[in-house]
Amino acid sequence: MTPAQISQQTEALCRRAPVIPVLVIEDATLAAPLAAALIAGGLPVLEVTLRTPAALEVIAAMATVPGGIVGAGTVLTPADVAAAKAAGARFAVSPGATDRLLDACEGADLPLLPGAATATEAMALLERGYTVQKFFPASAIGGAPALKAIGAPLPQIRFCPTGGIGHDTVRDYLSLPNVLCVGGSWVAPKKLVENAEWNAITNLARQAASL
Ligand SMILES: O=C(O)C(=O)C[C@H](O)[C@H](O)COP(=O)(O)O
Repeated sequence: MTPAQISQQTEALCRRAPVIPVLVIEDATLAAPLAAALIAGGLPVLEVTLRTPAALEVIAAMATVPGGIVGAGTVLTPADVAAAKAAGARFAVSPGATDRLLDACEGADLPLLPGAATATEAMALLERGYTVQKFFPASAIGGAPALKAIGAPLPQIRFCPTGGIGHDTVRDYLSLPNVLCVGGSWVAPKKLVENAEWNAITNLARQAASL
């Protein structure tokens, strides 16, 4: 897959809903009901971070839930790309980008949302053909005003800001013309997931989906 084809696919994913839930899940038995709760609330695109030992099992379980599109987050290496794809991930998300990671995703036909935090990083990805990027860690590097400023000279790049976004700031990002959607963990709080409060999670998803 070329970077242009990848960007086309990630743009389509980002246009499915205003929010991509970022999920850090320790217990794979919670995966399928959690995915179903989020999808029922109107958030079909789900990012499962490869930060827990259960992550690949979680991706495999969520991939069986109808109506969802499950990807892997925290994808750092070619080995992560292979493992995520084998588990059933349909896209990958990374906090930054390296040539080895980009080569691996292009070679494996796995659409990647690569991270950028500065104009130089965004330009390097753009030079390679990536017009859809993750802006990370969004709130810590200046939030919506920073993304607006970076976007002014780079209007051809579309972003999914992620990192520290919540109810209070999500609208600031979504109102920017260069933002397709945002990523965040606030729609699936740890406590609600661990207590299997699926209706509460569906309600949070519904609120996010209507933004
Ligand atoms: O795992 C990755 O690939 C990342 O880049 C990090 C995540 O995007 C953040 O952890 C989002 O989490 P919150 O800040 O809690 O919304």
